[in-house]
Amino acid sequence: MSETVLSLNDLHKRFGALQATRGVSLDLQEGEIHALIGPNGAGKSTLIGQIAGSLAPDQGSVHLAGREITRLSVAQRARLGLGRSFQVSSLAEPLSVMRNVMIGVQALQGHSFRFWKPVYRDESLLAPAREALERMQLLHRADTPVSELSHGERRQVEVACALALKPRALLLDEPMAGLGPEGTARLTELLEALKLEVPILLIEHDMEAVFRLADRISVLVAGSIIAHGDSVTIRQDPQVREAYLGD
Ligand SMILES: Nc1ncnc2c1ncn2[C@@H]1O[C@H](COP(=O)(O)OP(=O)(O)OP(=O)(O)O)[C@@H](O)[C@H]1O
Repeated sequence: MSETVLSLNDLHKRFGALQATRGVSLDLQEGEIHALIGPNGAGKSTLIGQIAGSLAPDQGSVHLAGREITRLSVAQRARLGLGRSFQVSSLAEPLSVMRNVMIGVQALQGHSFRFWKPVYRDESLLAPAREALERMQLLHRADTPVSELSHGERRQVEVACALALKPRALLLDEPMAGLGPEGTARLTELLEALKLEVPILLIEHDMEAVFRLADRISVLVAGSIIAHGDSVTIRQDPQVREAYLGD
């Protein structure tokens, strides 16, 4: 039986009269990709906010590696091993790939001012950054400014930034957005290998990528999970086809 790394239990969030998430429960197990899909306005971003810590749930709880994190800040959750990438890129364009990943590590280690040691030679920052870039097969681009990267390579750097913090679980918010077929195929391959080291909760609109990558899929509609299962089950579920796939 696989170990549960992240679990959401009965999460509710209301904005005025609108119930954005209602009683959402799901878990993420070691070694898997669990995809969360749903039409626009289903509540995916609201749920991500509650997992990552930027939104406090009205009710319910979030556990990471057996520890309750429901009331912890974004930074505390990151330090406990919740890694994430964002819908909108947060990379520093003029800086090198390596420097971008190192900045993330530095922020997490909580010592942004090291006057006595040049950052670019600090092994405690360099080593995890190098390792993360290697895992995303981008070490050969370490010295390249982010501004010179392809869209797909930027996505790989973003995942590397999250990986360098040695997360227990990874939350990826639409990593395939804006990628062409080549970039999508490459990232799909990388994530397939990565899940064996870090389980991934994947929020993604690209259904082909979801059906290929996900071990399990949860479908969120109007704030509730309406279906849950593997790709075959979800593709065939009449409720999902009607609500989400427009069939
Ligand atoms: N801060 C807020 N205040 C009021 N309503 C909000 C707020 N954030 C989200 N909502 C509403 O909650 C509902 C769920 O929104 P959410 O952004 O979580 O959906 P989503 O599934 O991420 O959609 P998309 O795929 O379009 O990003 C929507 O009706 C949205 O308008």
